[in-house]
Amino acid sequence: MAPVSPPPPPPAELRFEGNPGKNPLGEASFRQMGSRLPSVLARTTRMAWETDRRAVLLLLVCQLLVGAGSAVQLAFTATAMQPVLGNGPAADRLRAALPALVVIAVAAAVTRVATALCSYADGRITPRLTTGADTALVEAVCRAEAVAYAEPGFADRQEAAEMGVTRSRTMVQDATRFTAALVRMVTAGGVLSVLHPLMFPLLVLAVVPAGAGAVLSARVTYETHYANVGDRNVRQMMRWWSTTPKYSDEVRANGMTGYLLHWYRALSARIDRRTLTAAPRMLRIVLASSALGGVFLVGTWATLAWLAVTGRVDLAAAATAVVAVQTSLAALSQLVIHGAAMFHTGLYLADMRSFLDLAHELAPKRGELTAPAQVAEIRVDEASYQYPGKDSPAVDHVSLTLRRGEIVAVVGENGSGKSTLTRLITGIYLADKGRVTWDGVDLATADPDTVWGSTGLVPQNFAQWPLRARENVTLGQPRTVDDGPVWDALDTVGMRDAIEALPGGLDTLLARELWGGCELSGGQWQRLACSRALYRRPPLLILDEPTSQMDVRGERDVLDALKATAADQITVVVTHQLENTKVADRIIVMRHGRITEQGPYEELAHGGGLFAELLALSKDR
Ligand SMILES: Nc1ncnc2c1ncn2[C@@H]1O[C@H](COP(=O)(O)OP(=O)(O)OP(=O)(O)O)[C@@H](O)[C@H]1O
Repeated sequence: MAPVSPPPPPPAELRFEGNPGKNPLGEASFRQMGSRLPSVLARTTRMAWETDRRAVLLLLVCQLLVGAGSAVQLAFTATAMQPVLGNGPAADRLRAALPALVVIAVAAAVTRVATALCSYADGRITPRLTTGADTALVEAVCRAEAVAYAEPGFADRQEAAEMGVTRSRTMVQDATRFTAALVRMVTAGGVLSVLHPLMFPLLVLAVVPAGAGAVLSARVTYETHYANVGDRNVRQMMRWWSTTPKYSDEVRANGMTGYLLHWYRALSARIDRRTLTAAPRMLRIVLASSALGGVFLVGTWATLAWLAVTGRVDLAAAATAVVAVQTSLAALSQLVIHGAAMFHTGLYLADMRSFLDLAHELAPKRGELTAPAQVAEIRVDEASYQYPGKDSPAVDHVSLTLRRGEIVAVVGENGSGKSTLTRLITGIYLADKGRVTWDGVDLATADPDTVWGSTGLVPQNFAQWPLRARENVTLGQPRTVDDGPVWDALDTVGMRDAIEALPGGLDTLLARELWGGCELSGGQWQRLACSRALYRRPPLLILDEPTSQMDVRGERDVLDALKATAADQITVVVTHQLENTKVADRIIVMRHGRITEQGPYEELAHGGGLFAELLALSKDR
């Protein structure tokens, strides 16, 4: 019998360590939490105001109308009750009450219309407010320094901020309902207090436990969310990696499906376990608050009965009090429900705000200088770069000069710092020590957009954009009137035939996952990525392993294209295919982040150094 292998270990447990490593609620007092409401209300109003001022004004006017309508209804209920509960024939009593009843009906109609208009105003504000929050988040991430991705906790805090965007869908509604309930409660409470000063405090006591319960429940929910952020982030990532068609071959043919599903289930189980642990706490909170609220409510009704029986309030006032108690009770519970929701939303909005602040801090602040549009010389002076959390630099005191018209090849073993060096030369990362200058302009002081306006990069992990073939060449560049330049770029990498063979030519959607989409082969995608960089005609062209997936013809096409355009640009090619370095004027050899040799191919091939050793290894296969 085949031995039963033990199940693979579950994924490592991750904890969200954002917000200085502590749950901000862990130490917040109940009062501090309650005091958040005005600031959440103010923030909601500000965000809504920035979105649609007219809708906000409409909302405010309608809120006041709702409040006034409720007050009028209650006041005239008291007026109508006097004749209705008085003596005489029923018809006479009703006739006497009629004017008050008409006023009540009109006030009710106004309240309904105002409520409908409130929903309409909310409908105008919310979609744009949510889109605004969502776009701000995407923009903040896109604009942050690339190094942000290597910052510990950045992705987790981004995930937490996403929740803020989700919650922004209900924030205006919650705020509207909260304030409407507040207005209704104040008016009903006012009427009750007029009837007897004891009534309103008793009513408040009946609802306060429910309010405390709702806030405590929100706190537990948020704590659970907080504990789950790290795992949810990993689960979301794993979901994409496991289900995307891009990796489906690898997943299946390497027998990973079972393991990935095990991982997915283990992560989900861990998230559920935390969520379920919270359930009994929630139950206890709800039961305790309901019991306490119930006791106070019985007290309220008993007091009202006692006031009526002992003649301290007359029957009409007692009847109005019944209506006012019902109205206040409904308003108070609405106040509690929506107050708790706002408080809850406030927590997620605070996460969103703090992430946006972090992303803003990590946005490039390099200076206003304009990088030269046609850079002729790039100097790297004693530049070093160390990734966050690493204990040795990836690039270590490197000095180098690149000149227009020159093709420079960068070679070296895996992890020797080649790609990191290209990131320093293009200004994606700034050197920790030393500097990189373009025609004398230090990249640390130049506006990065002006730098990246002059670069073309084919990274090792190039994107396969789920867009049309045309956009896969032109993305990031202004559109030309005709497709001539697009075809020129495709010709240089030998992709014309492959694109013409697609059902829609340049219009073909290159996303097999989507309806009508087509897929290219790995090498064809790589050729397309090269054509994208060449199409830009950049003064600095960097290709990181540009031909690793190409057939020999594709490789030849790309090398020829490099030679043909070399005179007008600085060209840097990172490669492990040492024979390809013959195209270069100069080869730079890197080891442990340093340049150990440089020179032309023939010199290095016979120099007895690392290059000669690697070349010999490549020939001895
Ligand atoms: N985003 C990153 N975060 C942290 N460390 C990184 C990151 N990228 C690279 N490194 C580390 O920096 C060092 C140099 O990596 P780099 O990618 O520059 O090497 P390379 O020479 O291009 O390697 P390869 O030939 O495998 O492409 C490696 O030790 C690597 O682990």
